[in-house]
Amino acid sequence: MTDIPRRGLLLVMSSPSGAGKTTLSRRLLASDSNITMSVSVTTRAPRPGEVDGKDYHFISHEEFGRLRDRGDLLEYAEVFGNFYGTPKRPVVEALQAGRDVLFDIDWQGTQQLGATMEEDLVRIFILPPSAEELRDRLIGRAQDSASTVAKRMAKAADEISHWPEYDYVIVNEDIDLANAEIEAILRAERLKRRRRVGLSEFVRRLTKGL
Ligand SMILES: Nc1nc2c(ncn2[C@@H]2O[C@H](COP(=O)(O)OP(=O)(O)O)[C@@H](O)[C@H]2O)c(=O)[nH]1
Ligand SMILES: Nc1ncnc2c1ncn2[C@@H]1O[C@H](COP(=O)(O)OP(=O)(O)O)[C@@H](O)[C@H]1O
Repeated sequence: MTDIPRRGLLLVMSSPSGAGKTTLSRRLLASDSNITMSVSVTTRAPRPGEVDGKDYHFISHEEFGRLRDRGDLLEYAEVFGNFYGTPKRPVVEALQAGRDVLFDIDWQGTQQLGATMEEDLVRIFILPPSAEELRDRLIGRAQDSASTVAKRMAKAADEISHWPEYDYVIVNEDIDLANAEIEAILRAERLKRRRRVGLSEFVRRLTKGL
């Protein structure tokens, strides 16, 4: 098969809490071997079942401050009173290896990535089908207290207001359909001419034989 070298891309998924981005990220990672998850650092406490180093790197406020001040974070933000940030090195290494990187970050982090890496960025915003369904999913996840769920619902409208800053918007009603739509976006974005750095060489060799 003809394999034309291309640059890696940065795929961001943002949504109000509970809309399904963790579920959709896991599906994409399971079905696509060329994309790597960016594992964020956070000062929030682990939820039941969350694994340190896999879901997040759970760190103290002091450690977070050190990473930020050393310039080791590509972007960072405060969300729901906790700090979250993207370690720079794994992203740079993945891109250099021609791999794509998936980010589960909020609109603040997406804006920061856009300021420095716009060319390589693909932004997807995930919406729930309705407010009732969002509430049901947050409660159904059964990992947060009632007051945390209320806090996340109260922030949802604020988060959703950033949808026009994204390249694609997906309504996550049927999980299989939403997943297929994300896979379609990724396939098409990988084929964008500007990412396919090997095209000039390919066309040069092709036309030489004509
Ligand atoms: N800017 C930024 N946001 C992040 C990062 N990691 C997670 N977030 C966002 O922080 C918010 C809260 O995440 P989390 O506590 O895991 O809750 P959940 O998204 O509801 O499961 C979500 O909007 C995430 O997308 C990060 O490294 N940077
Ligand atoms: N399309 C869907 N239909 C029904 N439930 C869903 C769907 N997508 C996600 N969920 C469920 O909703 C809850 C919140 O999803 P999650 O992926 O944790 O959201 P987020 O990461 O955006 O906070 C989880 O219990 C998940 O299993």
